[in-house]
Amino acid sequence: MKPTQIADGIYDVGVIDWNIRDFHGYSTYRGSSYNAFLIIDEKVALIDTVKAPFADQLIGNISQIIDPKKIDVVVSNHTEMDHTGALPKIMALVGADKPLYCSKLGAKNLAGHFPDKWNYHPVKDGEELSLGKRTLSFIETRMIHWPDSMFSYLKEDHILFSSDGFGQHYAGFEKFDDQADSEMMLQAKKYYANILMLYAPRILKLLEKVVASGIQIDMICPDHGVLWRKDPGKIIDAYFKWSRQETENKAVVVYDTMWKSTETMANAIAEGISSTGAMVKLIHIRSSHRSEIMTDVLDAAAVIVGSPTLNNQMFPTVADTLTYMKGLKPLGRIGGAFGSYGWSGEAVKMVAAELEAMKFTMIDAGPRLQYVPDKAGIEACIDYGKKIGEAINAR
Ligand SMILES: Cc1cc2nc3c(=O)[nH]c(=O)nc-3n(C[C@H](O)[C@H](O)[C@H](O)COP(=O)(O)O)c2cc1C
Repeated sequence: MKPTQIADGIYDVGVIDWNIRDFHGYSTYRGSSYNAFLIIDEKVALIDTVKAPFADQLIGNISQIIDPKKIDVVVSNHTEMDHTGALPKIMALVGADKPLYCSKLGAKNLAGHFPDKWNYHPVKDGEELSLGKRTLSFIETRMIHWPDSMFSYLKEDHILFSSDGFGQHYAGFEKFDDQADSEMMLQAKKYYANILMLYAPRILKLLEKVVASGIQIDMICPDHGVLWRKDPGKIIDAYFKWSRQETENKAVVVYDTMWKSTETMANAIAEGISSTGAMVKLIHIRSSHRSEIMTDVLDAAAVIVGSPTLNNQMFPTVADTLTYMKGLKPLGRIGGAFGSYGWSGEAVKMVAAELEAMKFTMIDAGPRLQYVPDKAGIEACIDYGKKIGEAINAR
């Protein structure tokens, strides 16, 4: 692949992974990219690498610009292996004695991944590295989203190399926001919902710190997907909104079902919600990936979850969804539980307990109907939906 020149003397030498669909349990829909950046100055710097199987492609891309042996400095913004898998090959090529810049925890975590004795240069927040005409400044972003994460900011060019921040799983030759279609924003939302939502309070603080510092950002270069050069403010504004957990007048009704009784209830609840003017999205869990569900939860004011009772438990896929959701920490949502049962009917209480544990504001004890819902049962579900819609509209 031909490297993309992103500014004078600065290149994206990363690779496209067109066919990845399952990224540690996240469904990527249309692949991803592992971006890595080469800065040609008096010192030549490489920022981040790629997944191990793509190491030779990375080396081939760098070689189109410069002999990789001429790289003087390697920077690792994040230890996760989609960005460091190629480090052993890269360091062997450039020379294991060359400095490897990373955060303090980066040095610790890289040592926990690779046995190689590299020449680690741990940096503090705000520390700078002169490359000659240009200066890299390091910004600690601990727990966004690993303990070792940091950003690197190229001061003279106003370029922020933001690691996984502002990224999207998006494979394409369109490298910039002005070339990619609207899909990019949706993928950025999905990325935030599934990878970053649990760190929303930290991200908000970081965004506020960056804005307060007054640094100029002309381009944001994440390690996945499209680079933001036309309108970096657009993704920064979106991150502010998502980090404040601002929601739309919208509910998601998420359910699973064996014989469609819980599905009938879900439809009636959605009808009730919709009758109040609030938006509603109905999601059958086994027809959707959990990462798609979370993308909808990100801006939903209400999360209503339905499950039949199976062997005295909630349905296993509902437990999967709730476990995943709980870890991602959506805050301040309206919650509701419902479901059909046969004889013991434990599921609805169990679902409600999980939503309560997430500190959702619960709307009553949700409908729990025996076997196939009758007319009165369906009416009760519509009424429940209306209550949810009214609570959404009252926010
Ligand atoms: C394999 C199996 C196990 C079940 N176990 C229970 C149970 O432990 N307690 C209960 O109340 N109902 C149980 N049921 C009954 C279902 O909850 C009931 O049929 C319900 O209406 C199914 O809702 P659905 O159509 O949304 O799947 C079981 C049903 C099946 C098929």
